[in-house]
Amino acid sequence: MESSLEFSSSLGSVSSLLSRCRTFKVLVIGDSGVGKTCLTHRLCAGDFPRRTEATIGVDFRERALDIDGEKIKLQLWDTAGQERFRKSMVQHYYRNVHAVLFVYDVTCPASFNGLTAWVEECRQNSLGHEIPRFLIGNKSDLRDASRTDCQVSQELAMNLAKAHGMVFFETSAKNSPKKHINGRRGEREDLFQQSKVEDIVTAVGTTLKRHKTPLTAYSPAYNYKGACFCVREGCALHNEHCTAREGS
Ligand SMILES: Nc1nc2c(ncn2[C@@H]2O[C@H](COP(=O)(O)OP(=O)(O)OP(=O)(O)O)[C@@H](O)[C@H]2O)c(=O)[nH]1
Repeated sequence: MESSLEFSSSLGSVSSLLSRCRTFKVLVIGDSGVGKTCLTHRLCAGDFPRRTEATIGVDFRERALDIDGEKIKLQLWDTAGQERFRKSMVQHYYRNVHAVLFVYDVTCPASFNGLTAWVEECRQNSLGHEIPRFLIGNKSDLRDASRTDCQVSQELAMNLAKAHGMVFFETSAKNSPKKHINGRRGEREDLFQQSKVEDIVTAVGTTLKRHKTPLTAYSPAYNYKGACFCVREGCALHNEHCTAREGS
């Protein structure tokens, strides 16, 4: 994989954004293999990575947005789905979180069932209900109308989203979704809701724009040029380049 930290190239210089942007930390969680890395890559860099490896700990990617004339920045934390690659870091993931993306694979019911554990992890880490939550069914390009038995229905997903106050999307990190017809000729035809990855970015950005207490570019948690962990209270990211550390 390329560098963990990727900026959307079309959205202006990073330095000018750092001086003016409100920055929001968005946690991306879900079982291993559901496509968190591909999705965050697509959200931030705009393309689907040809090859990925299991995330170890966390990878960071950023996406700058202009929402109704205000520049904001989403800092996506692509966390490891495998327990063995995340256990010592979980508390860092949840510190100062502004939004959570729960990801599952629409062709893998086990990953949908696994969401219960992810919701529980949020609860254990004191994530309040005021934190916006988004439920994302990924890999919609692999949906097969003739194999509904081994896929997660949208109805099921919507029920879960409703129960947990989440905004639901179904998408594909790989291909732009096409309208998908469920049902044979002559039967009632239901259109799957399928969203472009870009719609998700906009929804998250628009929701967070209303957030009252964002971290700013100058706060210790986001004043960095690289990424590693810091045990300092209130600091989510830290490394030898971090100016907060230099001053401490
Ligand atoms: N067809 C299809 N494949 C996808 C999609 N998203 C991801 N994949 C594939 O799914 C596999 C796993 O993707 P990752 O993004 O590495 O999964 P992950 O959730 O980050 O996995 P961990 O890092 O182990 O937690 C890869 O082979 C991807 O190419 C998608 O939307 N459509």
